[in-house]
This record gives sequence, structure tokens and C-alpha cells, in this order.
Amino acid sequence: MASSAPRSPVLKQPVKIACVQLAAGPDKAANLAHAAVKVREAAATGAKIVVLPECFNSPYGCDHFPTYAERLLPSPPPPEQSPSFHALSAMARDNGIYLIGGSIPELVVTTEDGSGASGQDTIEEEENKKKKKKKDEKTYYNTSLTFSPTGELLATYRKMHLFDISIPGKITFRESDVLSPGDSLALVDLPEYGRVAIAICYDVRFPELAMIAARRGCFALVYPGAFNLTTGPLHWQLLARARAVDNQVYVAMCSPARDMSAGYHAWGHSLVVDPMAQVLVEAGEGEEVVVADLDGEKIEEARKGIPLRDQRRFDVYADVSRVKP
Ligand SMILES: O=C(O)CCC(=O)C(=O)O
Repeated sequence: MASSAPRSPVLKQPVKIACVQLAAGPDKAANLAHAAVKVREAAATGAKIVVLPECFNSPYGCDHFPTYAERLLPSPPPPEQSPSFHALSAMARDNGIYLIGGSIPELVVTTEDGSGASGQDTIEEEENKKKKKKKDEKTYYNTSLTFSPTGELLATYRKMHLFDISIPGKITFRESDVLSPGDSLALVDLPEYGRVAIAICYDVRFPELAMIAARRGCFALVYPGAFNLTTGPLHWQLLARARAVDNQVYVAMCSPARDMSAGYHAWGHSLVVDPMAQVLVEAGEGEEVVVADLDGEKIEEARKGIPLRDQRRFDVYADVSRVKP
């Protein structure tokens, strides 16, 4: 007899996920319009969760972040302040999908509040304090926005681990020259399905983040990312499979398409991995929409067959999932 009980406590019903691997050029409006076309194509496959790549509205690179950054606060921001916010919201609403909107450079402006004049300051000191008070401080983040099928913002995630590496003769990149790190997780509840975790690119190298997310009930870890031609072939798929096998969850990673005329050469190879760490689907280098079916039964099978959850030794080591949300 058919039962109406969910087949998995973490994924209530099967769902199709699509990663939209797209090229982005210097024209932001064109990038947004192009993303809208590709998201429609992804939704036409029946995907109810659609993922865009890291920095999908601009070229990727530290020089570009300030040029393309948008202010997202207050939320919702006025359309002229954040065209990307409104374009993403419309893509989600028009297609009736959950949209994990890759990432965009975000600008936060804080007006410094210099301590007021004490009454005992010299004129020069008072002038300096006034100047300080007027100075606006700019902070940039690499930020991912997730929208509901009605176009509402569900989550804002700021990349927590910045991409600072130096492999001599191959690649040096220092996001922290321009960007600041976020400091909170994005565990997002999609009511019909369950919870997903959103993180960005370099974050995938940190198993702690994935472990916390999985142990808090996520059925999938979703990483918009933009690996490169050095670390991409070495680690992109390996890391996706590692996070999947560690946590017995689905993992999706969505890259920009490779453009050898751009300043940054993305690896591509957007993929979806299942809870046994098998690659379900993987793109090539160019523009492509890859789609996979996620099924809670597969998560339960993996966890029943290899019962890591019941075998942890918290009597010996700490439980990292017990940190602040
Ligand atoms: O971890 C890597 O090798 C690449 C990371 C990256 O490209 C990023 O965080 O944007």
C-alpha cells in the first residue's frame, strides 16, 4: 500500500536541479538578460531548483568587483540600485522556481560615526572629527541571493572563505585585497522539499561548513563557483565528491563557462554529485545547462548502508555542528 509519509526526513519529495553554466562579459545588462534566457531554458526541463554561477553578472576578478558591485540594502533595494536583485527575483517568479542566484559583488556603505566634539578639542581636532564623520566606508562582499518561486528573497549569503591563494608560476589570487568575508551560514528552507545550504566556490574546501550544514538537515550543498585551469582539473570534482561522501548529501557546483579571451579562465564542469559521491551529470567547458534528479531515498540508502551518523565519536572529538548558526 502506498504511503504518504516522506521517503526521507531531509528531502520530502524528488526534485530536479539545474546548474546553468553561462558566459559573462563586461556588459552587466547583457549578462542579466542572457541569464534570464538560460534560466528559462533550465526551468523548461522541469527543474524546480536552478543555480547560476559565481559572479554571473560581471567578469570575475578583483579589479572588477568595485565596478560591478551593487547595494542590496535596504532589502528590497530600489531597482536602480540593484538591477541584479530585481532581475533574479523576476527570473524566479516568471519561471516558478527556486533560484540560487550564483553570486554578485555587493557594496555596503557605512557612514562612519566619529565621536562628537568634546568641547575641549582644538579647532583642528574638531575639523578632523567632522571630516571623519562624513567619510563613507565601503565594504565589498561576494554575495549570493536566493529567491522563492514567487520572487521573494529567501537568503543572502556572503562568501565566508575568501579565495586567497598563490601557486608559483600558475595562479595568484587575493580576493581579500578587495572583499571582506561574510560570517554567517545560509541554510535555506524550501518548504516543499527541505533545506539546502548555499556557499561559494573556495568555501567548498572547508569541510566544517559542509558538515555543519548536513548535520543541520540539508539535503544538498550548493556552491556557485569559478575554479580555474590550475585547481579546476585537480580539485573541482574531487571536492564536490568529497563533500558528498563525507556528508551523504547531494552536492551541486555551478561554474561560469570558459572564455579564453577573458582575464580569468574558469574551469567550467558544473556538476551534480549524489550522496554516494557518484557524478550524476557534469558539463564541459562551454555554455550548458546540466540537470539531475535528486531523490531522498538515495540519501537514506547511503546513510543506511554506511551509517556514519550513528558511528561518530563525539566522546573523542568535538561536534562542530554545535556552533552558532
Ligand atoms: O579553490 C580554488 O581552487 C578556486 C576558488 C575560486 O576560484 C573562488 O573561490 O572563486
